[in-house]
This record gives sequence, structure tokens and C-alpha cells, in this order.
Amino acid sequence: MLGLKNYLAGGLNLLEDTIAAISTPLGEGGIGIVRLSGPAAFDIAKKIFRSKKKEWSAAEGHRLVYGHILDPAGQIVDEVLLGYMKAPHTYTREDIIEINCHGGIVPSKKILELVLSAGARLARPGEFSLRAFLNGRIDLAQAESIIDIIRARTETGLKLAVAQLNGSLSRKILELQDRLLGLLAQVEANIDFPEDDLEAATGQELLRTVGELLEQVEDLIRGAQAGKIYREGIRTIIIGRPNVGKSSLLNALLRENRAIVSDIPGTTRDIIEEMINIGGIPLKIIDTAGLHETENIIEKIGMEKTREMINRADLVLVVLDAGRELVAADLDIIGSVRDKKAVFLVNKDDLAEKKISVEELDVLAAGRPVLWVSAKEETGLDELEEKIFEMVMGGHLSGTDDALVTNTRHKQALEAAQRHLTDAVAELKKKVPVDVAAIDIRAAWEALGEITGNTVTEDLLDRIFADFCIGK
Ligand SMILES: Nc1nc2c(c(=O)[nH]1)N(C=O)[C@@H](CNc1ccc(C(=O)N[C@@H](CCC(=O)O)C(=O)O)cc1)CN2
Ligand SMILES: Nc1nc2c(ncn2[C@@H]2O[C@H](COP(=O)(O)OP(=O)(O)OP(=O)(O)O)[C@@H](O)[C@H]2O)c(=O)[nH]1
Ligand SMILES: [Mg+2]
Repeated sequence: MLGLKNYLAGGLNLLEDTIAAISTPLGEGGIGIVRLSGPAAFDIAKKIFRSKKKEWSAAEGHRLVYGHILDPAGQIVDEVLLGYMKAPHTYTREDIIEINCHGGIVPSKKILELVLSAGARLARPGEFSLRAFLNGRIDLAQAESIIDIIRARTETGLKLAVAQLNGSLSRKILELQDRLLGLLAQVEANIDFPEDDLEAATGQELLRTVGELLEQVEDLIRGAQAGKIYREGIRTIIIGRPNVGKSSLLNALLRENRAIVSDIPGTTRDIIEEMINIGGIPLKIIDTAGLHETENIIEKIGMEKTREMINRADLVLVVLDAGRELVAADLDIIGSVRDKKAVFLVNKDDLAEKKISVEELDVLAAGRPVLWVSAKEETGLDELEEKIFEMVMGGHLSGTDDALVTNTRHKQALEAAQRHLTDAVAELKKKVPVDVAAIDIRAAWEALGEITGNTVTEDLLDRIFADFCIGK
């Protein structure tokens, strides 16, 4: 997003523009909202909006008025409800107008055009939220949570993002930053009275506190593993020989007849991707064409694609057929996931005659879980879901702690803070003068500040808000 540097260079003066955008998705819908923010918002609205309540803007904000949008020729464009909110108690801390028109591409675009010709400037992606940040209503971590709310894939993902919007993470980070600043103040005091025994005592105390803060940072980093999973989900691929029941398994997990199933081997030709929710984790589940020896060029391409997908997957479900003995193709498939997180599923457990050797399979699974399921009878699926949850979350915390870091950028900032604090600990142990360690403590403070935005650079802000949608 260009222009931010100008905002900052000129203080907040350049926030004097009034911005406008369509804030609802473009398409048919019940209502469409054109939003304006900035000092001229009310004046612009008065130019194009007519209502029986002549003095609507004199009343207190957070109200809706009924009326019409008129074009410059005085023709009615649409019947609307106009919402108005007065600064500073608004989303952006600026005057805000929201024109609620009929949902549809033409009315909302036409109204946007009218407000632009009446003096508003088209908002850049994320610019409303950027203003909320620049005007100090929310910090950067809170602003970023807004995009996570919009993109949440499960209720758990939503819950984590809303907690972040409410400042759960920001409070933790600010507390850590505060304590680091306290340490720096202590070092300063020490520089003014550089007596040896005092220095040694300060060094000891610093070492203890820095160690403690390092642990807290590391806790947050550990939580980030789980947070990332809740936010981004897990790529799970279903593979196996033709006809073992891969597509049937996909359908059973989705509880929907998504993929075509037939007793003809080679039914699935292309890759099918769907989302399911396992204990709050979004699972992207990918059904593939059966893997087998073939001379057919098209099939070969499909299989090449599957192997590439296996490499990119976080989890592999290897499906085998209980009614058939393991053959070379199965062994090849099992070999190809030697280094992957995998679950082995013996499907068609409902068949009376089982031909799979349990002992052989146990050896091949090499410690990874083997489950017996029937996609047709829908048995063993709950166990499968539990197993997946355990494998994905095992080791990370499984609960959804309030301040779980979900954002890769936040995790990187925490890792930078971790490195600086680790260095500080090493130096303090060597009993270097405390002001040497102070350099690392300050660097850790700065790294943490990138999360809440109090030490952030302009380029970083540009990148973060450019990822938002228009009208947000
Ligand atoms: N119509 C509409 N719906 C919306 C939004 C919006 O801007 N417009 N939002 C956003 O896109 C979200 C709501 N977020 C908001 C956050 C703060 C304020 C606000 O006016 N805050 C003031 C006053 C709070 C109060 O009265 O206590 C403030 O913080 O001072 C409004 C919406 C979701 N729904
Ligand atoms: N008895 C029994 N039959 C099943 C089960 N799951 C699938 N089948 C049958 O096995 C056949 C193949 O099922 P699909 O789901 O199409 O198998 P696939 O692995 O996707 O096959 P391709 O797409 O050809 O690789 C169909 O006739 C299914 O009805 C099961 O649990 N028990
Ligand atoms: Mg299939």
C-alpha cells in the first residue's frame, strides 16, 4: 500500500482525506454497505442523501436514518438507510458514514461513484483498519486479528482471533516489554554508580529475570505451533491403490457424497479437495487417483501430481483394502511415506474374509497408527478423528489458551526476542559488564514491539495492511 510513508512523515495530517469503499462483498445480497471515514464524511453524505429528517447529523451518532440517495440531476438512485457515527467514538476514530443500500453490484457501485465525485477518495485495502491503528484505537496485533476473524475456518479459529482483537495477546506482550524496560532502567542506574559488587549483584538479578522472561517468550512460541494449526489447518492427503475406498472415505468423513465412488478401479482421475473440522482444527482433505503401475500417459501425469501432493502434505492417510493381500504397489506406497506423519487405514473392515496380514502391516507402519475402518458402514471414523487430533496436536498444547499466537509474523518476532534473550543470558553468565547485556535486552524489547506495533517500520505496516480486503 503506497502512501503510508507520507502519512507518517507528515504526522497524522494526511489522515485528513476522507476515504470510501464498498464494505460488503460484491454480488447479490440483502444489503450493500458503502462506508466513508474522515472529516468530510458528513458533508459528502449531505450532498447526495435526502431524508425527511433534515437535521439528522445534529443528533448524537450511532443512528440510522431512512432516506434516498440522489444523483446530481436529482434522480433517485436507491432507497437507503444511512448510518452515522461521530468521531472519536467510531471504528476509525474519525467521522463515519455508512450507506446501507440494496445489495447488488449496481447500486453499491453507483453510490460509491457518487461519494467519490462528491469529494471522497477510494480507500486502499485495509485502510479503515489502518486508520483505527494509526489513530490509536487498536494496536497492530488487534488490527491483524480482524483479518483472521474474516478468514477464520472454524469456530475455534474465530474464538482465538476474537480474543486477540480484545487484546489478550497484546496485554501479554506489553507486560513482557514493560519488564524488559524495567531491566534497562536498572542497568542505567547501575552505570551511574559503577561499583564492582553492585554490578555483580545487578548482574545476578538481571540473569534471574531475563531467564524468567525468556521462559515466557518460549511458552508463547510453543503455543504458536498449535495456533498456526488452528489458523491455517492441516493438509491431509488420502492415498492408496485403486478401488481401496479412498473416495468413500472422503465422503464418509465429509458426511456428504462429494466424490464419485464406483467398483471400477481408476474412478477418481483428478485431485479433490475439501475442508472438514476436527475438534476445531480445519483439515484440508485431499482425495487422489489410485496409485498403481501404468503405461497410460494421463494416469502417469495424475500420479506424478499425487506424489508431489504427498510431499506437501502435513498428514497422509494410507488406505488399504482388508479384502486384498498386500502387493508390491501397496509396499511402494508405504515406502513413499517413510518419512511422513501417516495413519494406516485398513478399509472394508465389514468384509467377512480379511486377507491383510496384521503382523506384516504392523512392521511396515513402523510405530505409526494402524486403524480398521469401514467407509461403507461408517465404523472406526470417530477413532480416526481422535487419532488425527492427537497426532496433530500431540506435543503442542491441545487446549485453546486465550493468548495463543496464531500469526507467523508474531512467531518470528518472538523467535527474534528469544535469540536476543538467550544471548543476554549467555553474557550475564560470563559476567560481562551489564551494559553489554543491555544491548540484547533492548533488542528483545524491540522485537516484541513489532507484534503490537510500537516499534514497527513503515514497510512492515504497508505489507500487513495490503493483505486486507477492500472496505475493511
Ligand atoms: N455496520 C458495521 N458493522 C460492523 C462494523 C462496522 O464498521 N460497521 N465493524 C467493523 O468493521 C465491526 C464492528 N466493529 C466496530 C468496532 C468499533 C466500533 C466503534 O464505534 N467503537 C467506538 C464506540 C464504542 C462504544 O460505543 O462503546 C469506540 O471504540 O470508541 C464500531 C464497530 C463488525 N460490524
Ligand atoms: N465392503 C466395503 N466396500 C467398500 C468400502 N469402502 C468402499 N467400498 C467399495 O469399494 C469400491 C471402490 O470405492 P472407491 O471409494 O471408489 O475407491 P477409490 O479408492 O476411491 O478408487 P479409485 O478412485 O478408483 O482409486 C466401491 O465399490 C465402494 O462401494 C467399505 O468400507 N466396505
Ligand atoms: Mg476414488
